[in-house]
Amino acid sequence: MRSLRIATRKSALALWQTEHVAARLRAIEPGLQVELVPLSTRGDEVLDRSLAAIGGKGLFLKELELAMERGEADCAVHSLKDVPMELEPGFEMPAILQRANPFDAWVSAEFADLQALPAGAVVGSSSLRRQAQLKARRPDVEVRDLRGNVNTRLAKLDEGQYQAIVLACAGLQRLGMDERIRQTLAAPDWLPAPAQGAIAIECHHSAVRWIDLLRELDHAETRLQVSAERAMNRRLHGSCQVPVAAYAERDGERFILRGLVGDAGSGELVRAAAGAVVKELTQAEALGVEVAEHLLAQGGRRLLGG
Ligand SMILES: NCc1[nH]cc(CCC(=O)O)c1CC(=O)O
Repeated sequence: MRSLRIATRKSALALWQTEHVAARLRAIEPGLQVELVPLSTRGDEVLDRSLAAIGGKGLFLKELELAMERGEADCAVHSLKDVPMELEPGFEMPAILQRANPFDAWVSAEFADLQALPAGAVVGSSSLRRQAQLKARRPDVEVRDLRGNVNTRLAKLDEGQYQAIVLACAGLQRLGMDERIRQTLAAPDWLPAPAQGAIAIECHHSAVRWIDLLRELDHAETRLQVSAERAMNRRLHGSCQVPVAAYAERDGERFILRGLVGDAGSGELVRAAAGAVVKELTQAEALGVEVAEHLLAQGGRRLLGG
């Protein structure tokens, strides 16, 4: 009987995602032992500043990667949207699981949607991407930072510090809090983070004896979708400093990829979209680069500070 050690963050959502991966793996390999290695990352510990202000790539990954390098864990489970466009040398992503709901959720006890808010109302989100899309629609509402895990953010909403908050549908659904979703902020109007709703497994090249098992959880269609979105983000030099959103949708043999670059302060949004036949990874990535080029040409370059 072999035993797999999975590095994970300690939030309720991260633990749910890791338990989910563990259950899927046990179903493939009966008798597999799974041990969780819960770790705290810089992104979890520094809560008084926005992620953009902390800066740096892989704020939610580093400690997990160090544990894998030291041989203390065999793989790690991440929300793919938190994973930098380029993995650290020596690491790979053997599996991207089937995507859950990729969209954002409007969460509010009092107000059914963004339009129903009175002027001056306070909406909570620390995501520049969400801030920009909120400001674009309602320049008269105040968008205030809101860090912390899903439960912390909901508690701050319930205390009345905010009239509404925006969270990922996938996180709420995984934690059994579907009923909190007052409205789904769906494409094409409102775009999510590249790869939102997809769970990824990362491992070090030295974990050869686990690779075949981990690869079994890969979902080819999801990998195509998120590869288009991430290729767009990569071409824009996607960091956490500038709001970027993307969503790839299948239409028969084709993908439609929609993307936007924004400014969180002013609410200015630059949008672009393109379609192409996508059957393999290189086609998905080419589509991502094409939409990025459109965004750059149409004003995105200025917003990205170039
Ligand atoms: N930023 C943290 C984070 N990373 C992934 C999710 C949601 C789950 C997912 O996208 O798979 C969340 C919570 C949120 O944005 O509300």
